[in-house]
Amino acid sequence: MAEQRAASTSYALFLAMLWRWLNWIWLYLPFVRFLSDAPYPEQRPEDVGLPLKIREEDVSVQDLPGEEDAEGVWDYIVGGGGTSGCALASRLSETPGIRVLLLERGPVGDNFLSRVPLISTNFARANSPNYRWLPQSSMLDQGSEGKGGKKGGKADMAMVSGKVLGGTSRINSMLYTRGAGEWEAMARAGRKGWSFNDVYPYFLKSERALGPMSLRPGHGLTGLWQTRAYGHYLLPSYNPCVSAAQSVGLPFIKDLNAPQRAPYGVGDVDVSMDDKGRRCSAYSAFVPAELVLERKDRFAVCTETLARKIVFQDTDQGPRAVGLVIEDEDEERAKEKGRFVVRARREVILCGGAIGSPQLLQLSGVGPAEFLKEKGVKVVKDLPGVGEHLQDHFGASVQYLTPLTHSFHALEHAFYAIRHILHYILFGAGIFLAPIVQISIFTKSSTISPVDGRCTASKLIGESALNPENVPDVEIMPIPAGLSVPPPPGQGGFSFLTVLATPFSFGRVRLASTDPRQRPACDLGVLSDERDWAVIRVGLKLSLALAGEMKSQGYALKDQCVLPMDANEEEVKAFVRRQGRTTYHYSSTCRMAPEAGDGDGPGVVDDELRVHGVLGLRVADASIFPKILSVHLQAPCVMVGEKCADMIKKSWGDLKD
Ligand SMILES: Cc1cc2nc3c(=O)[nH]c(=O)nc-3n(C[C@H](O)[C@H](O)[C@H](O)COP(=O)(O)OP(=O)(O)OC[C@H]3O[C@@H](n4cnc5c(N)ncnc54)[C@H](O)[C@@H]3O)c2cc1C
Repeated sequence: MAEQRAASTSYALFLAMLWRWLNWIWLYLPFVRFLSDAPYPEQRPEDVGLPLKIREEDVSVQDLPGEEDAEGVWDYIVGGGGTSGCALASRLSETPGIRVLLLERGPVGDNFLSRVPLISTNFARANSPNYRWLPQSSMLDQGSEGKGGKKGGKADMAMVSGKVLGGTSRINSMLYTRGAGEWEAMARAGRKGWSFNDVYPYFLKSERALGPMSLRPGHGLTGLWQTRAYGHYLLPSYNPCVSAAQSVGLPFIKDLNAPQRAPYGVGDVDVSMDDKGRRCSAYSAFVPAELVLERKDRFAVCTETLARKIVFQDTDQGPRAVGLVIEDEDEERAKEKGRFVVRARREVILCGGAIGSPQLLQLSGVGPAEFLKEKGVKVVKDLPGVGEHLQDHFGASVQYLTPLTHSFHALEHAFYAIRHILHYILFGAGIFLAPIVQISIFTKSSTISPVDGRCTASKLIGESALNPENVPDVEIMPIPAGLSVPPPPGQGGFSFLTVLATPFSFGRVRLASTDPRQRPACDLGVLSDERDWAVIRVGLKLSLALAGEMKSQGYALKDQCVLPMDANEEEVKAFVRRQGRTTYHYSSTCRMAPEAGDGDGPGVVDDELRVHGVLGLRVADASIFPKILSVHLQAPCVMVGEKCADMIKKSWGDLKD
């Protein structure tokens, strides 16, 4: 009886609190809406350029505004306002008297939902500002064995990237990782200015580490981009997973980003999040409204604007990029208003991402000559590397069932979701703060037993992260959700996503059409190199060993979509074909390498990110990495924007050494 009374009292108390919260919410929501509707000082093509009066095919330097004209002329034009582009444009516009134009296809798209970490990460939600499209057929589609449609097969390979000011940093999972040995590998391959010691100052420059992370050595404290060590709302699988990792031989690592020791082991992730628990994207960090307003005499952010084509001028030293043809992203409005031209007095810098940048280069006649001719594009510069060497961190997951509230699937229940969103709004805490990945595991495949998946990574404690030999080739992301197959109603899901951190395979990006609104044809080339199969096989064994250990420690995991530890090669291949997926880390399609190539293929940009054989044109985004880094790419992309800004300022005498 007493128990019943206590239960009904606490229920009544809970309802009373909920009622109080709801009352606050009604007061609070209009305020939130007011904040999100605050006008951003964005511009449109007609505000920044002059109308194009002739056919686009015939446009030349004569059709651009004159260098001394008052309108339509900029010192630098940045094409693509994404992760790298926002950082770059923000830094370039620091110099008084220098005019910078940032062009972005997507909208500003800033509202309450776009700032909530977990909600903004869900790119499948309605109105999430992204492109989603299927790659060209790959071995995965052919072998999809019964999967298909929405819940697997092709859908798992659907490519995604941000289409919004801030680019993919507005929709990603916010993990902050830098890499170490891969930069040294670049230096050894002859890339001047790209050793770890060269890039490290730019990681520090961009970053403002908050809370406990700021006390760790090796983090920036005065940059514009806010980062935090994540550890706020941990799902119940966290402890069993860390403990299982330690039991199978993976030591706990305090800082996955520390350059001193190879990150072989399990560790908490760092995230790009501000002190109020909001996503901190390249948009909110580098081009917030206040900064753009403060620099309005020299900095324009032009959103919902499509860069269609680069305009070149013939010079004695070769073609020079002098401007761009742009139009409204909305087709109807574009028809009404027509096209516009903008002129760059100094440089055009492409930051369209690993898909957008090679697409715009090819549309403008810079790329493999034979292919461009086939497409009817006039060749400006034959550069075979443009669009080649597309890489991604391909992965495959094993999946388990868990109690519902142990996984993100609990949010499919309205009551649970409302309770947590209230918690987030009122206290900036709870499950909505969580990144989808809360811990990560990195190791070398050579440390994993092919028999039982146990790992000898702890023997390598003390190995330097700066040694290129020590770059991990396997990452395992424990994710409290069913990744490919949804759990049955009332149950939760848990997946180990096993990822090739340094894949050998690569594909390519090529124009599917000369219409810039069409996505280009992308072949991810996954697992086309046999060496990747060997790595994914042992990586999956480590995932199975981890799950086995969690179970034997008493954690309630039930098999949902797994393979036996002793599966033979064919069984593993069939499983990977079913469970394989992209992790959206597209890279290396405008590689930094000599034009004639290095051991991995032809290059597109030099060590200063200048496009080979073209003046006044650089690329700065995820496309420039000579090969994919072993880490998640957003922090390296921000670093590239920061570093490129200094390279440009130095070359124009705006910054002394
Ligand atoms: C779902 C998802 C989750 C991810 N999670 C993580 C993570 O947790 N941690 C991490 O480090 N990385 C993560 N990544 C990867 C990382 O976010 C990207 O690699 C990185 O942000 C890419 O930056 P970028 O500057 O190269 O391109 P983007 O940020 O994609 O920017 C390119 C911009 O250019 C614009 N653009 C392209 N073409 C044109 C044109 N012709 N005219 C005008 N504008 C144009 C696009 O609209 C876009 O806004 C994730 C990616 C995805 C998709």
